[in-house]
Amino acid sequence: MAAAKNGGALPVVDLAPFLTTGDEGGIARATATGAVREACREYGFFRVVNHGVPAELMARVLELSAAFFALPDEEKAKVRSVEGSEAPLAAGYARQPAHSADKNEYLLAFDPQLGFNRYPHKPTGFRLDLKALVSCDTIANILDPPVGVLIQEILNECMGLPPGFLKEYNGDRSFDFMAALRYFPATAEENNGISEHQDGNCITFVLQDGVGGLEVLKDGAWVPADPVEGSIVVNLGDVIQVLTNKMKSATHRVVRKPAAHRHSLAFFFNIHGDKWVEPLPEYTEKIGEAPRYGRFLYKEYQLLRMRNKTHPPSRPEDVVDIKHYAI
Ligand SMILES: O=C(O)CCC(=O)C(=O)O
Ligand SMILES: [Fe+2]
Repeated sequence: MAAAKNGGALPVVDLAPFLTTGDEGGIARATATGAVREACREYGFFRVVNHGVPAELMARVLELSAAFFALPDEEKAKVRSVEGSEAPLAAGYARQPAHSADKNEYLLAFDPQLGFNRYPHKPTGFRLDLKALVSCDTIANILDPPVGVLIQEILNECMGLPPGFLKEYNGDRSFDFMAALRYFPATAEENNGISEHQDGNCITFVLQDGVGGLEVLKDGAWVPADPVEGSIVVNLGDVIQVLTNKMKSATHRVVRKPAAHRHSLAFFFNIHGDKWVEPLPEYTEKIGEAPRYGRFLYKEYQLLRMRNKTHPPSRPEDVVDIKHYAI
């Protein structure tokens, strides 16, 4: 299904000025950076176009992902996580679901060196094209050109951080991962695809097909992140919210549409589990602001989030999110 052209309210930022060399693009780059800053302040979400990832490659991987999910369950079960391995940093994702759930199903892809998942061999090309989309040795480092790293640099500037700070802080790509998702059509009784949540990681990049259903909460209203041809959706995660003491890790959800399966690929820029996360001095003592969060070890937070899935609390207010560390 073709993606919408106009795209609705959520900002669409043109990254073309960043892909040209030379000084002539300086003003355009500053304008695009300003648009990202505004989008982060307003929504914690935006979409980028002209990011350099070939549109045909994105479309092909989404099609192959759809073909993968259309395979019989026995075939899909072959790529289930390796028994006994754990992926404690999966930003709240539980182990591979045993079977098609009624809302969605997903395939997680980690760095093969972590030994967590097996890569699909079917359909032909899916494995290779995934590797073309992500770098061969890590997962979320969308490459050639490395749009993930570029967006991280733009965010670094928007946040007023010293040049290269995030690159250094978030320099270890080995805990990044990707989730390929398929959502089932809504039924008359139920349309929840993914309940409202915030991403626990640093930055998330989403490729989606033309069906739609991803929504962002802003001032109490849900704003659709409508599909825009060739675009990548970018959202800030909890790590950025804590580091900056103010930027928004936006609440979002997926609402299933009637009569259509939806496919998306979410790439999670994740920090190393042994990293400490806390509001940076630039946003606290240096400007006379009190920190809003206490210091925590990233892997501890991820384990707590994982428990939300493995041992769901009976009361919704007991679900662990970043408020757990609020001061
Ligand atoms: O499928 C999508 O568009 C978004 C998925 C999502 O929010 C997540 O995996 O955290
Ligand atoms: Fe999410």
